[in-house]
Amino acid sequence: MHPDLERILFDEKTILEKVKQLGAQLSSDYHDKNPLFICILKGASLFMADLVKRVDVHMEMDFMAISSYGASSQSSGVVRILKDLERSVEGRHVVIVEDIVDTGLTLKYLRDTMVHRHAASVRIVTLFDKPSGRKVDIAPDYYGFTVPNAFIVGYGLDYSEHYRNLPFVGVLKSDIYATSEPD
Ligand SMILES: O=P(O)(O)OC[C@H]1O[C@H](OP(=O)(O)OP(=O)(O)O)[C@H](O)[C@@H]1O
Ligand code: HPA
Ligand SMILES: [Mg+2]
Repeated sequence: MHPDLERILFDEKTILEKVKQLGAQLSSDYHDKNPLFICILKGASLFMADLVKRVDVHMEMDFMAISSYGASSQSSGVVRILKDLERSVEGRHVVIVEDIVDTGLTLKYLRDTMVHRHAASVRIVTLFDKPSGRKVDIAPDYYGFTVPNAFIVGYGLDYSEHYRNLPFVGVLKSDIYATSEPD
């Protein structure tokens, strides 16, 4: 446990078991497609590292940094690319790897960007899905867990850059962000 958490939702073992299942599913779906797995930094970095070890197919990896939350627990609504991909996605079977889909704004932006860049196909795998947070109508193709309408941290997920290193995921105490954010 961590003193800034209200409760733990998923422990390390539970997370890794789910990652293994997602890896097996993706291995089966992409065995002949030489997929390009795109990690959305920074949040998805831990999930990506664990996931690709369980994806038993010929594949490539690339990285993109996107930010819309900054030092807040609420989306700014403005999605920005901080670091773009190194290679073209044209004609590639793209798998976007996310830690969480909340408002869906990041995902919509990414999917639109990949279609615009002429990827052959685009699917999204996210470890956590928070459907109650949605502002746009979009759903991941693969997800690990559905989470409640609370701000969660750990296993890559941050609040103001902290807590990414926790090996488990839990709900952040609201007084941690209530004191530093406007209403
Ligand atoms: O569905 P949404 O409401 O758009 O939220 C999901 C996105 O927000 C977080 O990224 P953030 O902007 O905090 O950057 P980070 O990954 O570097 O923490 C998270 O990692 C997702 O990419
Ligand atoms: O619940 C969350 N926690 C951390 N980062 C996030 N980005 C969107 N939702 C969340
Ligand atoms: Mg963040």
